[in-house]
Amino acid sequence: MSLQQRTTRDLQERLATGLDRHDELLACFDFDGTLAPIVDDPERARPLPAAERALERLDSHEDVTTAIVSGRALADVSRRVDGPSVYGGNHGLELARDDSVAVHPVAQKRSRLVERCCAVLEERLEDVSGCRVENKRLTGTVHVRHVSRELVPVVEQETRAVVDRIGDGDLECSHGKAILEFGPRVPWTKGDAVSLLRSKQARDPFVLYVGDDVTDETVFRRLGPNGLGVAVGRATETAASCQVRSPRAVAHLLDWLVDATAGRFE
Ligand SMILES: O=P(O)(O)OC[C@H]1O[C@H](O[C@H]2O[C@H](CO)[C@@H](O)[C@H](O)[C@H]2O)[C@H](O)[C@@H](O)[C@@H]1O
Repeated sequence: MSLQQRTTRDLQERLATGLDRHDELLACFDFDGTLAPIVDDPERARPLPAAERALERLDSHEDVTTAIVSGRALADVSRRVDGPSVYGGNHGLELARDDSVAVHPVAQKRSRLVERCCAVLEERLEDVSGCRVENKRLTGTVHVRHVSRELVPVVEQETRAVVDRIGDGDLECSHGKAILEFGPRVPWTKGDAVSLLRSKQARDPFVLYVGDDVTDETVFRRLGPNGLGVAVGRATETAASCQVRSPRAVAHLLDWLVDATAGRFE
């Protein structure tokens, strides 16, 4: 049996145990690199159709709540994928659930600073071939996937200088996959967003979180014994307890979950 098969079986066993012990499931997913394969152009990222279909079916179970918690802006991620009942954008700084949207109040106030940084960086980095600035209002992203290797440190230095000057301590930078991001310096992460969702469930749910990037680690670290973290990809350092190889494997996991939850919790 290959390691991958063993890992998949172990993951399914752990999930089945979690489902047996709880009356509800809160299943949360990151978007890029998890439901949608990583692509060169962020505008072209799409969820795998199989994943989207399974997500919709999973969410239709009355004791299952599904959520997407993404680094993208809420308006962006919610138009890219159908199915979940909750959407979190900007790494959880904005949350749409029960027909209302909650925005972190400090992030809201600092969005002016973020927008100013984006405008300045768009101008300053205009001549750097392959560089792109994504203005997500509450946070900003500088994409360097297509920037030549020797220019990446220059882009990073420029970004940090602009964010430090305009933010004056109220903004901070972080890294992701071939991106540099900046946003409000606030103690609020994807981990806090998922904890909030968990606390809003009627009964203490079993929590599944699947993600592939640095910010997803903030969730893995907080899941505890009544949750299961699944890292996507081959990261060697992760707080997740299970790993799957790719978004295609996530789609398979979702299919398995649809079958595993059917007829349970009743
Ligand atoms: O939390 P996520 O849903 O994973 O969002 C993280 C960032 O995803 C996007 O960038 C990443 O995906 C792009 C498309 O595959 C890829 O080109 C880029 O290199 C990746 O970093 C998105 O554009 C960012 O705003 C999100 O923060």
